[in-house]
Amino acid sequence: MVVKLQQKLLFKANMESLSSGQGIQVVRPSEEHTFLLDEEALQRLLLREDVRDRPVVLVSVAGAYRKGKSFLLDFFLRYLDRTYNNGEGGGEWLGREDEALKGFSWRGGSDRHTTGIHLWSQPFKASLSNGEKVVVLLMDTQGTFDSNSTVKDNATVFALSTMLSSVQIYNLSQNIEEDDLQHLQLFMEYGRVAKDEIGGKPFQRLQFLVRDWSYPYDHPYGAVGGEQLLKKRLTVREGQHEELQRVRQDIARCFEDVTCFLMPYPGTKVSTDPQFSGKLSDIDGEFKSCLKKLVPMLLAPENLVTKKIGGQTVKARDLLNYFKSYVEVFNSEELPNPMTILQATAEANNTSASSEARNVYETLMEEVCGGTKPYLSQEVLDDEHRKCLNKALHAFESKKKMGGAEMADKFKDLLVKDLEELFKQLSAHNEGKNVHSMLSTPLVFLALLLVGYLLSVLGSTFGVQTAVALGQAVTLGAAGMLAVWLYTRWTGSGREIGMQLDDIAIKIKSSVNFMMPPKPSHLSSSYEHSNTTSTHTDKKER
Ligand SMILES: Nc1nc2c(ncn2[C@@H]2O[C@H](COP(=O)(O)OP(=O)(O)OP(=O)(O)O)[C@@H](O)[C@H]2O)c(=O)[nH]1
Ligand SMILES: [Mg+2]
Repeated sequence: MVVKLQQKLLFKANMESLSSGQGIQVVRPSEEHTFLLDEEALQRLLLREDVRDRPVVLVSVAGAYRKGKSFLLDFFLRYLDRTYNNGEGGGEWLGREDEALKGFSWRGGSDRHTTGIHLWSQPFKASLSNGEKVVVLLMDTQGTFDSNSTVKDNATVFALSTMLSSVQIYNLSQNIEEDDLQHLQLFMEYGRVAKDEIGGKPFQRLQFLVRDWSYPYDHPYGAVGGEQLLKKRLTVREGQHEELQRVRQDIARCFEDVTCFLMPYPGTKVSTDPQFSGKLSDIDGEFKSCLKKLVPMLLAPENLVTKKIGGQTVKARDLLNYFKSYVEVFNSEELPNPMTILQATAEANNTSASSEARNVYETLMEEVCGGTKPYLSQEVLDDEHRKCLNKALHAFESKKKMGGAEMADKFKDLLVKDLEELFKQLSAHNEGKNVHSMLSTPLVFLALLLVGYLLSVLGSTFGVQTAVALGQAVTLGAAGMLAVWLYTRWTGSGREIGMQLDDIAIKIKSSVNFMMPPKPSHLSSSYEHSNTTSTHTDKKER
């Protein structure tokens, strides 16, 4: 009794935590039939500190519009939330009988609903059976073949979601038909090119999902019947048209794993009742029992499939680069040819290697001269920079990259430029911590104040009124400038005035240096050796 109550409470908590997430439209179709990427939203999701370095498991659902894709994903959300947010696998994840189905927005009716590409705003942190920590993301896509979309729109959404996901669920209605296979054509061509250029299978898992399967007497519901149907549909037969043969061969060659699952009809309430809210009590039992089998087959820890591109695991932060490159390439041409897509993939791959190397550099330099670290002499800093730069370049070079040596060299040059630029900023920041340079201006004004005071004392001792007046003027002037300088530094306002006062102090100092007799050379060199900090400051001021 108590356990049941606890489970009920837990499930309520699950639903509440689920309702705090939402589908974010990361790719939006425009009126001109191009696609806009919401980079900021993607960054918020993929660059989160707790997920950005985790390999990605991206499960996408794609296919024709109005076929229950978003609806299905909301059951995936229930499973993920139950399994990974609350550490409670199995059992009751399907939910309460009277609970409305929430998550990715879905609805009845004949007009299309989802547009563009949506990702669930909460990443699910999971561990694979081998202990590897990954992040699971869910992707909902615009249905194809609605009356508002062009052929290019459909192909773009389909290709984007297939190339970015590690598991593509191809949601079909009633059967696997010949044109369903033909729609795989565009990225199959890309897959073929990628396979030839890079080797290995370019995509991971393709899951055919046949909804409203009405011939269980031919092939039973579930994975076994699905396997039988798939075998039938994907067999290459003699006498088949060459194009039909080719797409079948390509599917087998390009995906590491191709499976199929047959789902029963969910009942008239689900398919025809406009008041249907997704309550389990309104869904046929057979459909629910198939859901209980299908969802863990895709999302249980032992079945998660991580995303790989060019043979390398894609981390959340890398995925951002692939999103950017792919959306750009699909916007740039009528329908990009496979070589162009491959080029974009290679560029995103090199960009990821560069940002990883930049990360190495930033982390190492943070240890050396980060915000809380004390001032370092420029020589030591230069030396550390060289060491960290070498380590970063090593990190870049040791990553297997696509696109050949020429592209890698281009990205390496850009990386070096970027890190040199970053080093300039770090140097300036380090210089700001130098007490000597920080105190230089007030010391000059204090010295001036003292000189003025001495002058007025001497003037009054010897009765020279001009000297008294001059001394007092200098004292007052220096005190005023010192007070204003302190005010600007203390409050952070009037920065321009503060900088002008710094300039005046430098000018006073250099004119005093100019009037001083030069130091004997042996003295100055021993001074330089004994105090590198001052050497640098002097050098700069000169
Ligand atoms: N016949 C049938 N209807 C379903 C099934 N699953 C969900 N539905 C219903 O299909 C309708 C559309 O569901 P959505 O999830 O919005 O469909 P979608 O594929 O995301 O549609 P778009 O966003 O327009 O592409 C809803 O009324 C659901 O109740 C199913 O397996 N079979
Ligand atoms: Mg939808």
